[in-house]
Amino acid sequence: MAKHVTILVGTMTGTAEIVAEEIKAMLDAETAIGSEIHPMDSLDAGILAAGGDFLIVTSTYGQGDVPDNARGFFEDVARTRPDLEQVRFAVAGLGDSTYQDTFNHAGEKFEVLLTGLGATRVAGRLKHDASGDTLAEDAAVEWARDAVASFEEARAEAA
Ligand SMILES: Cc1cc2nc3c(=O)[nH]c(=O)nc-3n(C[C@H](O)[C@H](O)[C@H](O)COP(=O)(O)O)c2cc1C
Repeated sequence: MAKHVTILVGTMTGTAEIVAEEIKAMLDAETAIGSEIHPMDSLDAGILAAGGDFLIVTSTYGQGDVPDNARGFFEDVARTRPDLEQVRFAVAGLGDSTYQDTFNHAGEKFEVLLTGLGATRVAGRLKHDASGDTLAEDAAVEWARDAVASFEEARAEAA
């Protein structure tokens, strides 16, 4: 099976986009895994319904909400409820622990939505803290190395 990862980006001020680009650069440099980045702005549920391996990179805003550019996509998946049995995914969440009650909630919302539709979560969620001492892109690249290895294992088990 071809090795390919689709990276979906939910962002308000661009950090998640930088994170996605750094993950892609790492995959290009260190692995044979092809990847493409899609900002969530114009996506609908069809991209997930087709199946495959996905990294979801999303920040959290408002009262623990998904970013504005992710809202239409999130709502379309929730409304149309596609069968995601053929989807494997992992979520890199960006947040800030000063928002104690809603820290990284958008990433959790994506996990709950996708697993509820039958998708397989292959790795634990990254919960980056903008008030911590690591850059989001550094933490996410390290996390992504393990996450893509988990895709490999899940593929091998399914074969
Ligand atoms: C107005 C505003 C609201 C935010 N609300 C939350 C929140 O509820 N929970 C959280 O964990 N982080 C929250 N954050 C922090 C962002 O998610 C964090 O800074 C993230 O790295 C931004 O990524 P982005 O540039 O990709 O949007 C908020 C930030 C701003 C500016």
